[in-house]
Amino acid sequence: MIEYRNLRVALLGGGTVGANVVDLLLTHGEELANRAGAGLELVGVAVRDIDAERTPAIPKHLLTTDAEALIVNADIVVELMGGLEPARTYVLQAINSGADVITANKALLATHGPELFEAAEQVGAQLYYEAAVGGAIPIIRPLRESLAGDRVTRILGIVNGTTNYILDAMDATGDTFENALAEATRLGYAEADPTADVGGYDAAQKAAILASLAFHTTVPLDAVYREGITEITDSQVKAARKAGYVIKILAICERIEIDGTGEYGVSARVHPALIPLAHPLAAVHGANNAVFIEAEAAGSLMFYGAGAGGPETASAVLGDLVSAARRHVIGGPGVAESTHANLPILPMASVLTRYQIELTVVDQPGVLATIATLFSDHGVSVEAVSQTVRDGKDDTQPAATLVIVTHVATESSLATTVEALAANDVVTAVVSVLRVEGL
Ligand SMILES: NC(=O)C1=CN([C@@H]2O[C@H](COP(=O)(O)OP(=O)(O)OC[C@H]3O[C@@H](n4cnc5c(N)ncnc54)[C@H](OP(=O)(O)O)[C@@H]3O)[C@@H](O)[C@H]2O)C=CC1
Ligand SMILES: N[C@@H](CC=O)C(=O)O
Ligand code: NA
Repeated sequence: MIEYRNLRVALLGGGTVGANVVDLLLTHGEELANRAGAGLELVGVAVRDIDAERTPAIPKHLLTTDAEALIVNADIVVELMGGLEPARTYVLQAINSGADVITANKALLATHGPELFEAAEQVGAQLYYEAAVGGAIPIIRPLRESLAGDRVTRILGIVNGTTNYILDAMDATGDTFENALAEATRLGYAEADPTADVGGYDAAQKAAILASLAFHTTVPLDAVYREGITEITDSQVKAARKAGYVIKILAICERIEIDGTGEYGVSARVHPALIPLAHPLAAVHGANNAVFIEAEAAGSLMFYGAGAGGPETASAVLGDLVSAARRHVIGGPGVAESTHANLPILPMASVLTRYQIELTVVDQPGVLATIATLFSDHGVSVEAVSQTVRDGKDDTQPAATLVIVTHVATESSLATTVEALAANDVVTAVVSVLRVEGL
């Protein structure tokens, strides 16, 4: 057996991900040392409650509630606590003590990324975060390294396992939103507060990270437009399938030319959308994630796999751990985050996409013409209309239902169209408005 120098690894957090990192690190220690060229000695695991039950179990002698004592003696600090504080303070302490840091904490990176990257650059440390987006899927490293020579133009991704699990269960088995969420939580996919998942906050954090990395700029979290899935109903999911679509919550990041000026801006948004059943994203089931990247020279690339879960996410953390250890062996400063492009953030109102609008209307001659005129008056072109008329037997049903799919239009023209529809006498209700992606 080769004798390696040992690197001291401190782990902050021994929950769903942390406990699996410990398990893999202790089980595969020798193999990892051979790959890294250095031994990875786990010096301790900081938790809140030393007596809590953990799966897989963590040897008791490794557990401590004193995170700071672990940090000061570590070469590499792995932050798997989640949340903003004390995670931010601990990560800064680790960086300032000269340690490299690995984190899976997208909330921390999307909120305090620039401060942390700056601190790392100052001392020549490196911050690794492959697990923060797409769980086990290699996506950070491909963007940072493999695509560093290209220009990424668009990212379209399913980046939250919990919400994909819920929408998929509602579609495939007719499960309720509540049951599916409870199961996703039991399986360890959901955040400590699942509002972060179902409200689209987790996906927005990942969109901010992806857009910043892909477009070499800084996209603050509050610049990401966000809608969650809490308003999506069983009947919308059923109606979508009947019409040849599936509903997915997507993170969409785009580099867009501003009004033909040759200048570019960035847009990042998260919202539920209809995806045609034939689209590859429609086939992403369970807690899996998929990220499509379009780049000028590379064309379209797709990254697919487990987006959440303890062992899966631990795989990405351990990959970072081996990279960090190799860097220690080689020496030299870390690579600074590339944010030089400094692109303006474009408002949601200027975003272009297609829409599906469901309306109930009175059943009288000329209604279709009135509706078509309302669309064209607001600069929105209609691609397809389907109409269902009440069969006359059930008075509780609306007189007629129209489902309209538009061509590409701006968010602002769509919003004024919907306002005009709602105010018109022939429309009895605007039942739903969903964006359509992937056509
Ligand atoms: N779960 C997943 O599938 C994925 C999670 N992530 C990210 O990984 C990180 C960890 O997630 P996960 O493992 O699910 O979270 P858990 O809630 O399961 O685990 C958090 C761990 O951190 C410890 N902890 C929390 N606060 C403190 C504190 N103040 N001091 C000391 N220890 C503390 C907890 O201690 P105790 O056990 O005693 O309560 C627990 O061991 C998060 O940033 C999450 O967003 C990323 C990708 C996937
Ligand atoms: N809660 C997140 C965990 C991974 O980032 C998810 O469901 O995707
Ligand atoms: Na990843």
